[in-house]
Amino acid sequence: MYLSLIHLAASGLNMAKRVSIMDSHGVNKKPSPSRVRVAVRLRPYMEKGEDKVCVRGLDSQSLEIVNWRNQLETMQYQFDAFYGDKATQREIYTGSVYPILPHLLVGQNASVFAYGPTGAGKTHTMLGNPNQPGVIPRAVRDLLQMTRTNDNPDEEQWSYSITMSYVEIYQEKVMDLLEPKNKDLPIREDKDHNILISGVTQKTITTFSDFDEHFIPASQNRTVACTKLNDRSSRSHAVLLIKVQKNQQVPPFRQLTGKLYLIDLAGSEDNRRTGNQGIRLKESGAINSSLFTLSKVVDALNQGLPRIPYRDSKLTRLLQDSLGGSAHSVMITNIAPEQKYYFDTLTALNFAAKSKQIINKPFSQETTQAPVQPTMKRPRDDLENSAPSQHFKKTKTESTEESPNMSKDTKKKNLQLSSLDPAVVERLLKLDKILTERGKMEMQLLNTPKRERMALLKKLEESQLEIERLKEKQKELEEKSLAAEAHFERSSNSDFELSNSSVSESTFRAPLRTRATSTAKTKKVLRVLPLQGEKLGAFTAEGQLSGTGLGRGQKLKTHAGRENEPGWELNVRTDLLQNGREKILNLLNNGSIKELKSLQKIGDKKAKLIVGWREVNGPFKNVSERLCVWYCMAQVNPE
Ligand SMILES: Nc1ncnc2c1ncn2[C@@H]1O[C@H](COP(=O)(O)OP(=O)(O)OP(=O)(O)O)[C@@H](O)[C@H]1O
Repeated sequence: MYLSLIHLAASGLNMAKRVSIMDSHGVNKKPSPSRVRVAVRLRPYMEKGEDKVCVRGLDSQSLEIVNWRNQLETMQYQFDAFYGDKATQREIYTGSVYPILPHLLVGQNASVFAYGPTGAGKTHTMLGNPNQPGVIPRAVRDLLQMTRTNDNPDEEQWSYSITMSYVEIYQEKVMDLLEPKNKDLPIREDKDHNILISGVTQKTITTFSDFDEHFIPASQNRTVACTKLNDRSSRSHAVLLIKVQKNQQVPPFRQLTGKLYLIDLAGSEDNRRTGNQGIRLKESGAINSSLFTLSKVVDALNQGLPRIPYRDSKLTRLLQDSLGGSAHSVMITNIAPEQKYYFDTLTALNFAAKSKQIINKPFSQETTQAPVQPTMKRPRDDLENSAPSQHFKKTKTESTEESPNMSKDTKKKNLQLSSLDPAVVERLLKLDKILTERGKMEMQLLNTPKRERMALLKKLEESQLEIERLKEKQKELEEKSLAAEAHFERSSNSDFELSNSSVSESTFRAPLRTRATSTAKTKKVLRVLPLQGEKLGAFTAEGQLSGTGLGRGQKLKTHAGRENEPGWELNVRTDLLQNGREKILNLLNNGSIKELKSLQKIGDKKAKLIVGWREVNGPFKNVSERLCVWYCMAQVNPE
């Protein structure tokens, strides 16, 4: 026996209280947070030879294990429940699993998964044997029972249907066990962020013998093999999905769908002890790697990281709902008492301790199946579902996860839709697309986990502040520009009028300070020509300027080198002006910050201001003549 110099395991210290999630009717009506509940089950001692016991229970919630660093100490762990080696299958089921079943009847999801090292009793707990049935047969039996008894008069308006699917994740492939097809089924997320297995077989069950009929042969399809540590070791993670659908028989024809995942995970394996080789070693690699990802997911959830690596393995993708998602989850950690399992047991206990800190947020899956006008509710879905291949493929008791049996109402709606004028249908589809897109955006935010939602809201707030700031700045600049403009008008009586530009003129004021008086009687014409096809640096007989080396701030000079005098008029060709105008507009409306900065006098700040301005006020509509001239000049005078 241990000398009880007790060392409380750090991870076990955070002992959470049991939180009741039930209302007086035994179901949770509000979407309240629900912690993942963790139970630990100790298998009976089974070693034939002599081996020490390294772990023992203390009470109904705690246990202790020898501290390998100091044999005189033990480490204590506390969980929601601890079941010792004498605990019966019934005790485990009634204590930890039965309480979550009522949630399924109100459209919420639940999951139970057995975790632990190989040979520690996971399959025994989940499946059991005919004499000691485990969690799976008991839960199915009770669910069938619950959906049959209608003690509550309100329940008379409801009908239930239960379907089952059964898959295994073998070497990172999701395989259908009910109808093995040797095909990896894809895991998808629907618009409500429910995880589903696309194309998986669903069988309707109304009695327990229906269940048996499908489940027993399917279980034989599961991959098991003999290893040094277990004669029938599971080489895959097995996932049984029971879907409970509750349909209201009177208006508003509500439909609640709850899913129960019952998962028997493959055990973590230390291959130095299993002696696995060849295919067993490969299987073991896949099992350990997905369990490692599971551990990373739990760590990420506990640290509140923005990215949870659910997608790094099929197992974690499937458990996304159960860990940090919308399900009421129970994890049963199976451990073995023998010393040879010591490090596996310790790892499992530490994983269990950190898992109990995970908070899920269950909510009800509810839709309304009211037989209203067909066009109002998601016509695209209805149309897609009405594809003949989907209508006629399914037998009465078969369907797949993505195309459950349709109600009569839905079929009626589809018929009515398909008889509509194609143009009307097309318009409806467009409308639906817009609504779906809008819905998606809203749903994205609503369904984003709290942490990410907060980050998104913060970003949104920051963007709004930035926009406000930009607006202010723009206003300020406009005022300054107006003042400068008035001053400029007064002092220079410029010919280059700003043409109702939405852009602050000062932002783009050209370096051009050429003065051309409109009062000159005989005007000499100074023309700016397009860059292409013109000889640079030459004046024509008319005094055209075609790409001279006129730099910023330089005054225009005639070919005689005299300063441009009053009496000269800058006459810009209209096609060139138009061209310049279009180019500037295009630059203003589509140019990146870098491109905008390539304009003269536009620095980083102004470029950002322009981008901000167009984001707030939409595209610029026109640009000033002055700006065009300046642009044309800048083109012929690259610095
Ligand atoms: N509580 C228990 N009472 C009696 N026998 C048990 C108990 N738990 C496990 N066993 C027996 O221990 C052996 C190993 O159990 P089981 O196959 O359930 O382990 P496992 O954790 O599922 O292993 P693996 O991960 O390799 O599939 C089986 O023979 C099983 O019957």
